[in-house]
Order: sequence, then structure tokens, then C-alpha cells
Amino acid sequence: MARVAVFSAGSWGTAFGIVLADAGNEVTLWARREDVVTAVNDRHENPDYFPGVELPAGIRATSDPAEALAGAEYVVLSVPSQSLRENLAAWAPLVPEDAVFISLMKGVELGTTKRMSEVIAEVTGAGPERISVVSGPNLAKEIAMREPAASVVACADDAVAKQVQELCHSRAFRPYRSTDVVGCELGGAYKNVVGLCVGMAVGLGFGDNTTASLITRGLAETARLAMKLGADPLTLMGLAGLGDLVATCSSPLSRNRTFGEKLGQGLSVEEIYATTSQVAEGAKSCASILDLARRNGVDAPIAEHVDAVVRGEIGTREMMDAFIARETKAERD
Ligand SMILES: NC(=O)C1=CN([C@@H]2O[C@H](COP(=O)(O)OP(=O)(O)OC[C@H]3O[C@@H](n4cnc5c(N)ncnc54)[C@H](O)[C@@H]3O)[C@@H](O)[C@H]2O)C=CC1
Ligand SMILES: O=C(CO)COP(=O)(O)O
Repeated sequence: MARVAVFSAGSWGTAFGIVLADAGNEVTLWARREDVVTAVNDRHENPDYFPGVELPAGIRATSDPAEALAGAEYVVLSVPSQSLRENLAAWAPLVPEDAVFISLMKGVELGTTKRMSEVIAEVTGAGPERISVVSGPNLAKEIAMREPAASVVACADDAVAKQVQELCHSRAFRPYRSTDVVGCELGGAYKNVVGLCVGMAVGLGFGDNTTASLITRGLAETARLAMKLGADPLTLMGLAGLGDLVATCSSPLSRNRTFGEKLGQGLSVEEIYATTSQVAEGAKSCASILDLARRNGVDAPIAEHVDAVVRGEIGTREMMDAFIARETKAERD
């Protein structure tokens, strides 16, 4: 049993907290709001995200980061990607010096184009042996309901990956392990952009040929960039690549796919933001991923067109027409 601090009590932080508690750990959830802390501690529930789901007794909550981090052996980070740097700068001095970070986030930082593990390293000074990521087909609601699912734990140090793997192996959650942190993180961040694109196609009324074509070309685009950055292409064929793409692009539970679907139905980005408080990472990361691809000379048509739609420069139908009209090429180019 280990002591784990989870930042924060949103959908994935709470669901992963359930996994960790089911696996026998002592979990402290950090929440920004006192009403969430009270609901978790007094009623064993997080009504904002999972109303009616009873949280295990092994989960406690606090709004005090120092209390959450006291004696923590593992620090799970699950805040919106673009807010990580600022939040972590405030928490870092409170983190025990040998604690291992576990990033659940699926985004790339705007401006710097850094992956979340790179932001963690930069802000905390932790070495690669103290930074792990968890990524896979893990829609939070299904995980909170203990529906069976698998995922990947990646860390440059295989022994640490194994520790984190044991930490989160519960009765419904099966983690595999990997040392390919780059592949896992890019798979997770890119699938959100492809999920947006597929959502747009669904919103426009297109069927399964269109979505399967976008998923497959999305995977090719992800692999192209990931390999350029040193990832193993087989990682992208695994749970953190294809697995997560399939889950996100097929599920109405995905916030990214839903966001795209609303765009396809004609809503504006502002109108969609007004209807949900939950994060659709791809709406921001399409710009940073495109930036990363351009800096590395990688062709990224899906990121480019999704970014143009999100900026309001082109419409969703125009995006689909542009994909078809692109110059013909070999499939593997
Ligand atoms: N929800 C899901 O099914 C999954 C989400 N993820 C990833 O996990 C990360 C977190 O996503 P979710 O938990 O789904 O988002 P969410 O929107 O459900 O929760 C985000 C949490 O962060 C807090 N928060 C929002 N802005 C903040 C800020 N500026 N500073 C501090 N805290 C802030 C919110 O209060 C909330 O507790 C994302 O990178 C997402 O891609 C990964 C796998 C599954
Ligand atoms: O990452 C996820 C599933 O693995 C969740 O996807 P959304 O953020 O699109 O809801």
C-alpha cells in the first residue's frame, strides 16, 4: 500500500483515484472547491462528475496542497494541460523529494510545445526516473463504473514503470508498461485532435467510412510526428495509440469528439465553451501539436485543418473537402 496524492478531483483524477484505492492505496484527492472536499469526505461522492457513484473508503479529499502532499510517495497530476506549469510551480516545493510523478494529462503546452512530462521535469527538476505517464483508452466515466479496461504506464526507468504498474493494477484496470514516454504522450495528445476531427465528420452527418478513414490517417499522422521525436512506432499501434484513438473517436462520452460534433452541427467554439466546463484538450493542443510538427518538418494535415476550424478560419465542410482534394500520395509517405 502506498500513499498517493491526486491533483485534482475532476473526471479523470477522481476515476483514477478510484482505481488507486481499489488497488489498496491510500489516496488523497486535492480539490479546489470546499464543497467537493466535503462531499468526498462526508458522503463518499463527487457529485459534479460521478453522481451516485460511491467512492471507496480509501479516498479522502482536501483543498490544502500541503496536506495532500505530506508523506506522498506518488503524485498524480490531472489538471488541464495548459494550467499544469502554473499549478505545479506552486505545488513543487511541497512535494517529497523522492516522490514519483504520474501524469494523466493528454496535451502539449502552447508556446513551448513541451509534452507534460517535459513540463514536470522543467518545473520540479525531477529526473526521468521520477516521471511516469499513464495513457490509454480510459474514458473516465467507464473507469469510475469499474468497467474493464487496459492502459499503458510509461517511464524511462522500467523498474519505476513496474512500480507504478503495480500501484494501479486493480480489479477492473489492467496496466501494461513501456519505456516509450514520448510515444505514449504523443498518442494521448494527438488522439484528442483526431477525436475533434471525427466528431466534426459525425456532426456533418457522415458515416463509418469517413470516420474510419480519419482514424487511420490520424494514426499515420501521429506516428509520423512521434517517430520523428524518437518514439517507437509500435507504441502507436498499442493502447496509448490505436486503443485510445478508437475509444475517443467512437464514444459519445469523449469530450473532444462531442466538441467536434457540435462544431460539425454548426455551433461556434464560443457557443460550445459556454455549454461545458469540462476540458476538451484537443481544442487547445491542435495549435501546439501543429507548432511541434512544423518545427520538426512533419506534415500534419489533420492538426492543421482542425486548428483552422477552431480558429474560425475555415468551416467543417470545407475541412472535409480539403482532405479529399489534397495532392495524391503513397499511403506510407
Ligand atoms: N476524462 C477522461 O476520460 C480522461 C481525461 N484525461 C486527461 O486528463 C486531464 C484532465 O482531464 P479531466 O479530468 O477529464 O478534466 P476535467 O475538466 O474533468 O477536470 C479538470 C480538473 O482540473 C481542475 N481545474 C480546471 N482548471 C484548473 C486550473 N486552472 N488550475 C487547477 N485546476 C484546474 C478542475 O476543477 C477539475 O477538477 C486532461 O489532460 C485529459 O486529456 C485522460 C484520460 C481520460
Ligand atoms: O482520454 C480520454 C479517453 O482515453 C478521454 O477523452 P476526452 O478527453 O475526449 O473525453
